[in-house]
Amino acid sequence: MILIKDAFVNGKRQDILIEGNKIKKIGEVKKEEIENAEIIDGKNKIAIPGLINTHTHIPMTLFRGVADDLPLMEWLNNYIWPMEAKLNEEIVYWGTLLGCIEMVRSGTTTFNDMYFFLEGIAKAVDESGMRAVLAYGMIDLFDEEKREKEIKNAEKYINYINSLNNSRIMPALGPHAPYTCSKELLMEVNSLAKKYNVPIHIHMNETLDEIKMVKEKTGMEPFVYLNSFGFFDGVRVITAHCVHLTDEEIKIMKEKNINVSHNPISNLKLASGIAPIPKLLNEGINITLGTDGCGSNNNLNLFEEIKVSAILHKGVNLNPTVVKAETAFNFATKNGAKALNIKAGEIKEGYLADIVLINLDKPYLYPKENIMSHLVYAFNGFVDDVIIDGNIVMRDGKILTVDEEKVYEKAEEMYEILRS
Ligand SMILES: O=c1[nH]cnc2c1ncn2[C@@H]1O[C@H](CO)[C@@H](O)[C@H]1O
Ligand SMILES: [Zn+2]
Repeated sequence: MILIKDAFVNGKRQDILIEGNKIKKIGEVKKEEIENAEIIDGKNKIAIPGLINTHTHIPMTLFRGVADDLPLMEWLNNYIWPMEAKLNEEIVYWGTLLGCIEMVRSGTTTFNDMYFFLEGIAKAVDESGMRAVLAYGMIDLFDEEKREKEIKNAEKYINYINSLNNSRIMPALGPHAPYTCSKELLMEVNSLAKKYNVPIHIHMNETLDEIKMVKEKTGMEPFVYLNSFGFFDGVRVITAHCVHLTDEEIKIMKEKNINVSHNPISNLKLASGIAPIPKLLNEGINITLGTDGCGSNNNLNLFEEIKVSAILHKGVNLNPTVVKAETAFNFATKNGAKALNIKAGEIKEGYLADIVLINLDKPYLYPKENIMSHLVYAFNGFVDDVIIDGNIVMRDGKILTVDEEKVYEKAEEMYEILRS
């Protein structure tokens, strides 16, 4: 049991009692209700639900800063893909641990990932104590032999993740995008998603170039094309980016209950564009937030996405009322939980105990009122305590699950292999 005593939670001072991996009670907890509970003094702290990052390529922490100021296709073809050819389970393991440390330190408790070498990723996630949905990133480049290999791999990894029997680590399918995956592969992904009851995580409509490629090949916009062969039917889908969309595509997204992972910083940095978030919100489409990988962000601090998503659309629409503070905060919490189908993203009785505490004694959090506003517009993301699945992962700024110094040392060593 863990008791967070007297924290500022859901608008007032209350206790939070955690039993097992769930929130047992919120309110006043009496002495008789706790046996041997570990007590965290929350007096000067606020408690928020752990943030949920819905689009990452977590081992890409090791690609931070290696290829800046480039457009997507050049970035992928000339820099990222050649370096990724050198990856192995060990490199990916250390890169993932580095990413987990960064996410925990900035208040993220769950991430939705798409990458390769999932055994290394899963091992690191398990050790770090984080919660993650892991998809094997499939790319067949319209080649039949590659397609068969990718499908085999995807199935192998779903079975592998399931065999871990760890409720914090869930499998998904990650076809990279309609410009790198054949129709046959995408159709197979839809059937596998139904067969294994796992979600699909895919890049959609990130750049004008890629949309042009899809249109030249198929005569249709990407969402229209995928919808034409039932890709969205009977499955839960999280689409990353969704920057350039036609009205017809938005209609499909609404009809098919698509979950959008909005990645404003990656989209700005790669000069991909700005997603029409207010328009999607008006249609009632579920908007969540993602950082994307550290090759295009270049960090995993989701508080930056919260702030950028709250201010960017005001500026673009010349309207300060689109994406209000709480709306942006919900993108990173409640909405993310909905997209990933986990009982988290809110501090509520019966919900998963994924809780972040922030010490209010920080210059940028004074005066101590209007906390929601501070979290969105003033905070820099350095949190103090992190509880995931009922376990204390960070306490007073110290990570308890991994040896940080060792990870930093290894990250440098792995980077040397990648750049050589
Ligand atoms: O923003 C992006 N758009 C397209 N591909 C990306 C982006 N960021 C990373 N990757 C690439 O996606 C694959 C994982 O399945 C990796 O090759 C990764 O480099
Ligand atoms: Zn991506």
